[in-house]
Amino acid sequence: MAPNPRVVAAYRAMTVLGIKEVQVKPVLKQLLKLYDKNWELIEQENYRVLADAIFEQAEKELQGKRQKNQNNDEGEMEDEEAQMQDESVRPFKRLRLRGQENQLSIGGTSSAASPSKMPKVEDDELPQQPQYKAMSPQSNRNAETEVCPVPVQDSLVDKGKQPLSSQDAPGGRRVGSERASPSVQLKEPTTEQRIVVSQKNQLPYTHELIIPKDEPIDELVHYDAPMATRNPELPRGRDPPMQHDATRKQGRNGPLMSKRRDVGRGEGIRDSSNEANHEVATNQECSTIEIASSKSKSGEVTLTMSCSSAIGRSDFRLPSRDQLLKMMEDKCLQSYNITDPSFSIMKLLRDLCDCVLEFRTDSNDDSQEGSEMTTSSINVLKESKTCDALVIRGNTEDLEMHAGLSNGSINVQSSSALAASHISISPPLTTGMNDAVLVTNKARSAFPECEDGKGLEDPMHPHSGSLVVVQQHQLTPDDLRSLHGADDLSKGEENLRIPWVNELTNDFPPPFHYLHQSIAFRDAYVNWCLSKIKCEDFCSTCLGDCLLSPTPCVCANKIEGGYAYTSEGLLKESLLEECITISHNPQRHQFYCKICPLERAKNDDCLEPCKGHLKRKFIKECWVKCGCVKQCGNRVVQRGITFNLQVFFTSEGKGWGLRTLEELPKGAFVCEFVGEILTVKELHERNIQCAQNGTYTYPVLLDADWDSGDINDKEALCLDAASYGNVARFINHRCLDANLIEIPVEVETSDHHYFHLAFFTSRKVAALEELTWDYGIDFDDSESPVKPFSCRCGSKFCRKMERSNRSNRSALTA
Ligand SMILES: C[S@@+](CC[C@H](N)C(=O)[O-])C[C@H]1O[C@@H](n2cnc3c(N)ncnc32)[C@H](O)[C@@H]1O
Repeated sequence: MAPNPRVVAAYRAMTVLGIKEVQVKPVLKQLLKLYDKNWELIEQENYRVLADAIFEQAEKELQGKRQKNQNNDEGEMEDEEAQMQDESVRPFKRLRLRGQENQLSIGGTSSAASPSKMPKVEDDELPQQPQYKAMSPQSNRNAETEVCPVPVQDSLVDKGKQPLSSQDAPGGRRVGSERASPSVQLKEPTTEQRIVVSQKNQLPYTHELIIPKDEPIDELVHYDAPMATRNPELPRGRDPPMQHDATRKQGRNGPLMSKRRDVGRGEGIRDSSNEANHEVATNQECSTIEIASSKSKSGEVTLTMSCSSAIGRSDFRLPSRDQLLKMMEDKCLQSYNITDPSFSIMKLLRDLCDCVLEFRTDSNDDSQEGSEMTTSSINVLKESKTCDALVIRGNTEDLEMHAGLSNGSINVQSSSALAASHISISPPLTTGMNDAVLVTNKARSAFPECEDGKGLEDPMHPHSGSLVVVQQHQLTPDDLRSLHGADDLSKGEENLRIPWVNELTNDFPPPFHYLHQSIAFRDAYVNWCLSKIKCEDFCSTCLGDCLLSPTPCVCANKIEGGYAYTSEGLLKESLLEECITISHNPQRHQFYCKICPLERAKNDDCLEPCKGHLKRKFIKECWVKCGCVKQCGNRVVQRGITFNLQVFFTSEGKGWGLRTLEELPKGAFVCEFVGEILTVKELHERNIQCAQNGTYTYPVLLDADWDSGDINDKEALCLDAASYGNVARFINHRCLDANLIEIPVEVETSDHHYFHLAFFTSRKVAALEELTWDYGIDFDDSESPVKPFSCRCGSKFCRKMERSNRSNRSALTA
């Protein structure tokens, strides 16, 4: 019996987190039983329930072991052993970022399913070997990174407004081992990795599990500090308007002091463990959660929330940051009619900060001018009585935001010193928390009015460094580059660095998750595990380089004309020309489905006839199961990008584009179109959702073999690179005479349902020339999900005004 793909997917998700199948299986069984086989509940939020349950289980087992050790009184040796085991489960514990501690417990004390209630799950439903959906495994790539991309730093790159100079030319090519190293780090994050995220922002997979969506601030705030409870610093020389007495009390002598560590500012920071939070929670005086913190060599930002005993409820317990964020997100999603699943409360908080910054910049309010350190306060709701406060703290007095919890008061406070300095700065303020994160020594000169000691201070000073709101132009070029991945947009996912540059505006590239290979979304059927590859689909008897063999190998024979590549690794001229001809005359190379999956996705009840798809010329490459060597000349696309490319801001009003930094010969493989693999039905649903949100997908149809019979919904596939993609998502459209052409390349399987859409040069391309591709879109198709754009390709064949009626082939939308 074929393995249940949902079980496989669950295994895969857990494997990415370093959880072994053997740990997953029993817990999954219990969950299925508990949830009455309701997979949706288990799959929610990247299998969070499952992961949590596994951790519960591991914890329980560990406790049992410890108990046993104690009972046996076997002395110190056993204690050490237990400690070691404790270490071994620690990474799992960290996964509970979203504070679901009380939600579900398998065999535990909360909503546990007792072992006696073990569900009856067929064994064959749980395969022994997880089968990954990741495409095109390359030996130098870590499987974990392939199936579950880390939200890369790119998600930090919100549009900004600060001018950026030309970025560095791309670095040299990197070898596989270099590529692999971050993955290795990520695979088994240590406690330090959880807490200290490097400038490269290589987030541990733990993060991916809990927040599988764009949460720029979340990533940013994990730069250095753990979530911690903190005694909020008080502005020197004055108390904040919302009373912090209790906080101060706690800071002086409360139980919170017990675990503080000196951070060089005369201030204590608590460890962020659950235990620590719980301890805080039981403190009924005034507790503070550090919601987010970011620290680099140049400064630190802290967002804290304080609650006092004034809440006055005996059952009150300070939630952990993750609990809080989760609650807020749920609330927003449910109560406020927010339908965007990628909604993030952290993002919202960032926007809140932006508003404050923008207000200050735009405001002509006299009270914000001058160098005197007065505090202006906006009481957003009604008066505040307690010290329950959400505090975004500037460096002592720079910026504070207090949100009253119990009496509905929100105070936004800012010091006049900072406001004045912001007003005096000519470039517009950047948006995003990213822009208000780091402070460098430069900040002193940028804020001369603070030199009197009331404003920004040396990070080593007792009052400095709690949060300094700094604009991007004050950051060092290094800071900016690492924040926005200018050195390498791919964050090490490609063989080569992919730098970006904007010589024209202050914009940063749009945020997206960089993938080096496509990943299946939900229903897409891309099951080509090794055992299923049929003999006739690979050249088992080949040795060495197939291209050197006098007769074409089995793989080459899959296509007309033998091998597709020359010994230089270029596409053969004849094949290239044939593909170009097809692309230029799509009407003559179309097939029509009997039952078109596209139409079926739109309306199953009343099927429209198929509107036609482009009949493509396929290439079949050799692969791992073949007898040939890895260097076989019939393996090109699977090796990835080999030419130096750069993402740049175009001058023609097309937004970002992709260009080559070196001359490219005709027929050279440039990159493939990578994205999420969706069924066309899923794409249709996503497009409907996007239409409601005013966003767009970046889809490419893989109209592979849809005329071959009754294609089921799971086999009619497409790619969407809007949120997850590679450099190809930056390739702009050019009518007809584009210098790239897309060719379907089969690597793993030749079943024609799934393939790699590879871009080859259709002619020689000069260094610094923009790389373009004819999207094949019909500019007049009002039904197309394509984001309408006025074509600025500059081609003399531009069909913007032609009102042509081309097929819906390869409709790339944005
Ligand atoms: C896949 S994206 C390409 C990258 C995009 N330029 C960006 O800044 O992210 C497609 C979008 O780029 C823009 N675009 C692409 N080709 C264009 C062209 N020839 N003229 C004008 N805009 C173009 C359109 O907004 C289109 O929706």
